[in-house]
Amino acid sequence: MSGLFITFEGGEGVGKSTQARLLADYLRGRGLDVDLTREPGGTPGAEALRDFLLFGGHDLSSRAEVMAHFAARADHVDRRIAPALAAGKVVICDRFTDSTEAYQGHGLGNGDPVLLDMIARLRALVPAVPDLTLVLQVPPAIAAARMAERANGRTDRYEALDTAFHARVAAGFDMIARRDATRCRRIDASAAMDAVQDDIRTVVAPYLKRADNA
Ligand SMILES: Nc1ncnc2c1ncn2[C@@H]1O[C@H](COP(=O)(O)OP(=O)(O)OP(=O)(O)O)[C@@H](O)[C@H]1O
Ligand SMILES: Cc1cn([C@H]2C[C@H](O)[C@@H](COP(=O)(O)O)O2)c(=O)[nH]c1=O
Repeated sequence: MSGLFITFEGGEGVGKSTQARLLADYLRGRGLDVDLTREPGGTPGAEALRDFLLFGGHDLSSRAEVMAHFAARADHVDRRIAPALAAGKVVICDRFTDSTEAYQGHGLGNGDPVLLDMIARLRALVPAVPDLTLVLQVPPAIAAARMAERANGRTDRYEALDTAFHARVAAGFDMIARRDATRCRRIDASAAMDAVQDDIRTVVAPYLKRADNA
């Protein structure tokens, strides 16, 4: 038995967590067994790494930072995602491998081909590939306004970086979505929450039919 693996991707404040939660609630309402999780994180070990990566004030080298994200991911996949999929669940994950490519490869690494190659090699070792990746996109001003609205005084290492970094991250996600067009769907997330959720449900519907017929 194999479940359905859906990931949400995009820059800061585009509404990923909101939409992931709404989709999980909707699918649970339809009687599906849903595991809603996030990266970095999702298991005790990976959450400890999240705390270090986002708030640890670290100065890891670029390669070490990439590996730390993949270390958190390995624990998350081994202990939570793969078992949930094997049990036939729908796994919804707020960020996954595309975030490493966009943030560490394009944002921090400025598209360094050596770093991007390393990320591609590590990604190939991950034994879970999303069936569907929803790449949420909004204009930078909307993302900034949403982040300001949500501000709770605890800004993480990546959120705190400058607008040029966030522009490289957004461009990285756009490039990934166009390159991996079979797996990825770009979602205009600038509308009201319910309208965005309607678009997402339309995209997800054929995957549910496929899972029903499997
Ligand atoms: N469609 C929307 N319209 C207006 N506000 C929204 C919409 N979607 C989300 N928000 C609000 O924007 C803020 C950020 O949303 P959310 O936390 O879901 O974004 P995110 O992409 O997960 O952000 P991050 O990656 O930084 O955690 C929240 O205050 C949320 O209520
Ligand atoms: C998986 C992953 C995440 N990040 C960054 C992206 C965000 O700034 C934070 C996570 O915070 P969120 O509020 O849960 O979105 O971590 C990263 O740089 N690399 C990654 O692989």
